[in-house]
Amino acid sequence: MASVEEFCRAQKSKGPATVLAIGTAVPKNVIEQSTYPDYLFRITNSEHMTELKEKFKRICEGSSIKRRYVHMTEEILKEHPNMSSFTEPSLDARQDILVPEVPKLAKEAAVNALKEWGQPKSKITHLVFCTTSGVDMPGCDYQLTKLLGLRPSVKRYMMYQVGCYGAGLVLRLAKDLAENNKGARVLVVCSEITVCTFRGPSEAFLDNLVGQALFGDGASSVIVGADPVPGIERPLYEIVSTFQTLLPNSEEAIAGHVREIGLTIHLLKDLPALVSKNIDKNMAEAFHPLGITDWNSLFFIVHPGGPAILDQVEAKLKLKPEKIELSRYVLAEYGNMSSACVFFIMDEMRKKSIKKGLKTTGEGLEWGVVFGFGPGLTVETVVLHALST
Ligand SMILES: CC(=O)CC(=O)SCCNC(=O)CCNC(=O)[C@H](O)C(C)(C)COP(=O)(O)OP(=O)(O)OC[C@H]1O[C@@H](n2cnc3c(N)ncnc32)[C@H](O)[C@@H]1OP(=O)(O)O
Repeated sequence: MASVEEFCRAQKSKGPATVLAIGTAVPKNVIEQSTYPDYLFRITNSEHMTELKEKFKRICEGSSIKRRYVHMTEEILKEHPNMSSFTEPSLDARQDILVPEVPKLAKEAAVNALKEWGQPKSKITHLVFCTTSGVDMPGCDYQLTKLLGLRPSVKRYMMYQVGCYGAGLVLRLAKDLAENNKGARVLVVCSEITVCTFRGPSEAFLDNLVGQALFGDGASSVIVGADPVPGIERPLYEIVSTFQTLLPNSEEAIAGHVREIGLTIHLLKDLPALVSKNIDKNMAEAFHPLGITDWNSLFFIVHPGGPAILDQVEAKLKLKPEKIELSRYVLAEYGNMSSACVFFIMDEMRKKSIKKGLKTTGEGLEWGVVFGFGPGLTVETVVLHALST
């Protein structure tokens, strides 16, 4: 009879966790950033706030965002006028939309990842679901299990109210699951819909305007597993190491509070400076053990919280502009989709690497980093090793 030690050791995988497939999805409704100030102030009956509208125009112009995809439509707002207001309760109406729609958007992204993976969904052993909204019981993880027809024995993990560091968190969890459970295939999904935070402008909450200018909807999914089956599974990246850090003196920098008016978002003006202040320490902690000190020798997948955050990370780490080009691209084309952004960038990176005939999925480079930033302030750092294209 095997000892407990032998039995437990036999349950672990041999190699590192890898990303085996990526899928993304966005709602159909697109908003163009250039026309958004007119749209927002009109549909929320705020046209009289002319100075605030000018400020919002400046923020939208400075956002570097071209377009975003959102579930919210003019029809929904006409049906639920309270959603435009800062004082009227609207949580029930928001929940009625979010509870079914967050898992539905997640399903679209997951189906795309499963299609690329090409294996039967019965081989999915674990499900990790991450979202900022749609809190309910049973949760989005349960709804998605049903929508996809996953096995009832799939082991589910529900990550609610994490915010923008979510992708780093779920990669960290998926790595631990895949490496500690031989044969595990972890379906990871981040699904974000801004129906929870949408509202009209208010002089008293200027950071709300920043949120209205930046956030968009989207879902992204990856399948993570160790010891890929040769000739059947095609790994894209190895997940080498993971770190989570709380930044000092930054508790109030990002906050979200669920109230009767929905989820209110609070962003400090010096957030970009706070994020970038310690980023060299995060890099050193992750890469010095590997003997890497030249940050420009790496590929970067940085959560695009806003252009000012990307600018300051770039400046602090003295990165060449092309290093975070894809983070800027995803911000421009989709806005800040909170936890979903990182896998959109990863998807673009492997596609660009293949299109350009580069040797690896990391723009031809071997090592790279994923950064997720969010409330806390929490920084998630994930070291990736790119594989052959
Ligand atoms: C940490 C994470 O990454 C997690 C997340 O995703 S949460 C979202 C995090 N993102 C942010 O906080 C956004 C960071 N900021 C930015 O990227 C840019 O400042 C911006 C796109 C918002 C605007 O850029 P900009 O137009 O080039 O210039 P900027 O001067 O900074 O701001 C324009 C106006 O907005 C105001 N503003 C900017 N940030 C603000 C904030 N957090 N609260 C209130 N007002 C703000 C500025 O005071 C300025 O007002 P005036 O025009 O009246 O002077």
